[in-house]
Formats: sequence, C-alpha cells, structure tokens
Amino acid sequence: MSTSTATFDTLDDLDDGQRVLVRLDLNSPIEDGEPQDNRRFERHAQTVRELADAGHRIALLAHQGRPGREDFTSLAGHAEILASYLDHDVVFVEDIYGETATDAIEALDAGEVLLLENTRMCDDELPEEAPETKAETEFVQSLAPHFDAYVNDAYSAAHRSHASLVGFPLVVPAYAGRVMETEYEANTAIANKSFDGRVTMVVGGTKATDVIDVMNTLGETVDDFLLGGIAGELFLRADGAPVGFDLDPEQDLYDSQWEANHELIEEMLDERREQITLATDLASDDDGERAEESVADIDEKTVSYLDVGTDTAESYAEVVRDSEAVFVKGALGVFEEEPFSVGTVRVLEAIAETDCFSVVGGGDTSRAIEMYGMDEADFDHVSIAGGAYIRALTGQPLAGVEALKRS
Ligand SMILES: Nc1ncnc2c1ncn2[C@@H]1O[C@H](COP(=O)(O)OP(=O)(O)OP(=O)(O)O)[C@@H](O)[C@H]1O
Ligand SMILES: O=C(O)[C@H](O)COP(=O)(O)O
Repeated sequence: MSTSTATFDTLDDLDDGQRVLVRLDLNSPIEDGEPQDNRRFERHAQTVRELADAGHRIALLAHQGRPGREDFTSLAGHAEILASYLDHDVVFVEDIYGETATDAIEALDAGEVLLLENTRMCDDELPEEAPETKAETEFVQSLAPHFDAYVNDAYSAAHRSHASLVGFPLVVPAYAGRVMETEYEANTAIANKSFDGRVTMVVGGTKATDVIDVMNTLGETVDDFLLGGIAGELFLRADGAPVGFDLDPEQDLYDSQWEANHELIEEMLDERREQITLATDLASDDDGERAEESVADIDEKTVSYLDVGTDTAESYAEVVRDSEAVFVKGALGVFEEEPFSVGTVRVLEAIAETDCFSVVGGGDTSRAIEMYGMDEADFDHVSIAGGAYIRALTGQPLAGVEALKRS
C-alpha cells in the first residue's frame, strides 16, 4: 500500500511487466465532429507515460458523450491527441471487447499502448447498476481475462456506476492511476484536513444546484461563501434585487433554475446570511465595452450581466488574501471573453499570490488559469473534474473510488 491517505492501491504497488487495462476520462468538447484538446489529455498522458516507460502492455478505455447526443463520437481523434502528449504511438482499435479488440490486446509488446473504442457504444456500460452486476456483464467478463491489472485514472467520471469504472475492480486487481490519486487527495481535503484560519469558498458558474449542495453540506466548515455567475445572480434575485431572470424568451439560463430552486435559495439566505457574500456591482456588455453598475442602482434588468463588477472582485480578492484555505467551484463571469474575466481572474490571481491551501475545480472554470497565463503550480490543486469534484467536496462517495477501495 502506498503512503496515500486513501485506502486503495496505486501505481507504486503495481508489479513489473503487467498487462494493464487503464480507464481514462477523455470526454471532451466536440466541434465539427472532432474532439478538442484539453487538460484531460495532458494529465492522463502522465499516467500512461509512466506505465509505458515501466514496460507494461497497455490498453486504454474511455468514453465520449452519450448515445443520442451530438457529442457521442468515436475515439479515433482522441487517440491522436493523446499520442501528441506521449513519446509513444497510441493505436486506435475500433472495437471494445470483440475479437478485434482481444487480438490487438494479445499482440501488444512491452511499452505499447492502444485505445479501445468509446465504452458507451457498448450496451453493458451505461445503465447505473451495482458493481456486482457490472462485473458479470459480457463486456467485463470478455476483457478481464486478458489483463493482470486494472488501473482507474478516470476520477472525473468516478461518480458514475458504469461497467468500465466499477465492474473491473471486482474481477481484476485494481489500482488508482496518478490523476485519480492526486484528485482524490486534494478534493477530499476539505473533509479530511482541518484549518485553523478562515476557509473561503468561491462559488459561481451556471448551476444553482451545485451552489446549494455545497452550502448545505459545507456550511459548518466554510466561513465565507463568495458568490458570482448565474448562480450568484439568482441569489441576488432572492435577496430582492431586480436581476436573475431571462431577458430573452428563447434563452433559459435563469428562469427554470429559479422555479426549481428559489425556495431553497431563500431558505439558504435566511439561515446563512452572515456567511454569504453577494456581488455589490455587476458588469454588462455595452457595444463591446465593459459597463459596470452598482446593484443598489439597478431598478430594472435591461441587459445581461456577464461578470461581477470590479468593486466586488476587489473585495472578494481581499477575503481570499485573508484566508487559510480557498476552494473554487464555477466562474464569477463569462471569463472566456476577456472583458468579462475580471471577477474570475482577480480572485484566481489573489489565490495564486496568497500562501493559502487552494483547490480550483470545475471542467470549465479550471481553464481560466491557463487562458490568463497563471501558473498551475501556484495552486495546491487544479481539478479537471466537474460533477465528481462537487460530490467529493460535499463528502459523497464516488462509485468508482469505492470500487477501487474494495478491490
Ligand atoms: N453571468 C454569466 N452568464 C453566463 N455564463 C456565465 C456567467 N457567469 C459564469 N458563466 C459561465 O459559467 C461557466 C463555468 O461554470 P460551470 O457551472 O460550467 O462550472 P464548472 O464547475 O466550471 O464546470 P462543470 O461542472 O461543467 O465541469 C463558464 O464557462 C462561464 O462562462
Ligand atoms: O465529462 C465528465 O464530466 C465526465 O466524463 C462524466 O460524463 P457524463 O456526465 O456524461 O457521465
């Protein structure tokens, strides 16, 4: 067993010269049918490189999208992107567990790497079922005999009880890959570490339910919740400001979420008002220029707000500088457009400059670090997970991690 605080084996425990089945999460944005490069490739490449350099024979499993959605594609393009991060070829095999796949697996030489087709193209993969059921599927039973070890590196998919994540650990000795190990350690820190000083959580983004879940479960641990994004605007609406609704009937960023969650948001404000900080100013797009308004001066919402204002950004940065630990989930604005990156970037820069324990999570939000030239090394951890990150922060078990612990 390695020195990790988790109770699963890691690559440090793997014997030499193994035939290894490795589950990655290469789920990516798809544009014009092609996967777009993102941090997941770079991170998982480190695990794959380590295994290849150690002379293991490596078959990779991953998924893309879901059946019926536009992002449900083959993994051929993913193999090319992954190969670009490795000093090894990645051979793409257009099969998951049939003879084509097993023949290719048996033909692997030491250090060679192949990627099997999208696991979600196989009927056994998706239905959320118990690990015991998944272990009995044809998918798992057909592939398992070809391997000495199973490595789960797909932390960001570990909240799913799918065959490739929970079935194999019951029938093949299982290990956590480096991404799994690092993500697990950092994201469970809020539950496992104790902090003497101020603990701050910056919550924004598009999903009010993420913010409500985090406040519900971490309300006793976190001293200050700093709000922004669409979620923050919904809280402002619950607080009486005339914002937090859709201007365009074609758009549904706010109204459905308001219908579904406004009572919970109002209760949260009642119960935790002193812990919750809302934006005091907001920014919008005025003919391509950033325009700012104080929330107190807004009589009627006539524009879409795309960021918190500069005063809010500065006061949030001040709280960060006074914190011993800072956790981030969701962006404070549409940081992908430079004029509306102020809130997200000022807060991230304050975290980077401050000697606090810091974790930045969310598939989208973590991109801001790279986009605005910040150094990932200035953060304790930058998570590539969205749903799994939220579940880990709120102390919920992840099916894939639980299966590893059982192996
Ligand atoms: N006011 C706003 N209007 C529209 N979009 C916003 C606004 N504020 C933030 N966003 C968007 O929120 C997104 C990030 O939040 P999201 O809820 O997707 O969370 P995440 O934690 O990064 O990702 P995920 O959970 O999807 O992995 C950004 O892409 C940003 O553009
Ligand atoms: O991209 C992700 O967040 C994970 O791969 C999980 O994907 P899913 O939400 O389609 O199950």
